[in-house]
Amino acid sequence: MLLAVNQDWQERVRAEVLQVCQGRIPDGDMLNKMKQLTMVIHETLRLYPPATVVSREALQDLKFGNLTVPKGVNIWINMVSLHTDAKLWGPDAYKFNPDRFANGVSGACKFPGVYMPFGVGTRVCIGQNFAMAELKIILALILSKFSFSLSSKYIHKPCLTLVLEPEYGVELLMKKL
Ligand code: HEM
Repeated sequence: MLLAVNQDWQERVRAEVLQVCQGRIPDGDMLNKMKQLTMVIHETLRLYPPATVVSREALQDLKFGNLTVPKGVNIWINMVSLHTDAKLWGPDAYKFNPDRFANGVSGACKFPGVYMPFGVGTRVCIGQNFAMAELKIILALILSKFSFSLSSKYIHKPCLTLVLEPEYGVELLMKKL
């Protein structure tokens, strides 16, 4: 959806994919070279993290500044708020701007630890590298064969079920290149 709306980025990532892959199916080396595509995926997972919260149980009484968290309490960390806080990301926090990730997560955010689409710490998502590889392969294959724009039927309504998803789907107008 974001690439359909942001045609400049669609063209930028397509140019990278065509240059890196030269018509071949992407392999591991090629995926590592796709910097623009990685930036787009990071920015998408920032704005629309599929898992919107991570939770942790306090195994002992804790103190964060003035806040006391008793043992046994479940702490829900709201990822969407952390990912869109203008104090951390700048005034364009709600804008789709993959360039913010040009120097990685540490270049994009004042406190890089708050960017956590795959969670954080010892229970971080075990499938994150696999998920990133899948996303890059799927997007690279689509971008190399099609251009696409958003259908006028699209209604923007991100909706939280088990994961964050578009309530009415995302209808795209695809054009073979
Ligand atoms: C874009 C795709 C994905 C997102 C956004 C995502 C996100 C997450 C998040 C936020 C957590 C919780 C981490 C935490 O509490 O710190 C998690 C855990 C987990 N994910 Fe993913 N995930 C994705 C794809 C996958 C895939 C493809 C697999 C398996 C092939 C996978 C397997 C797991 C497992 C097993 C855990 C539990 C890890 C643990 O508790 O030790 N995930 N994921």
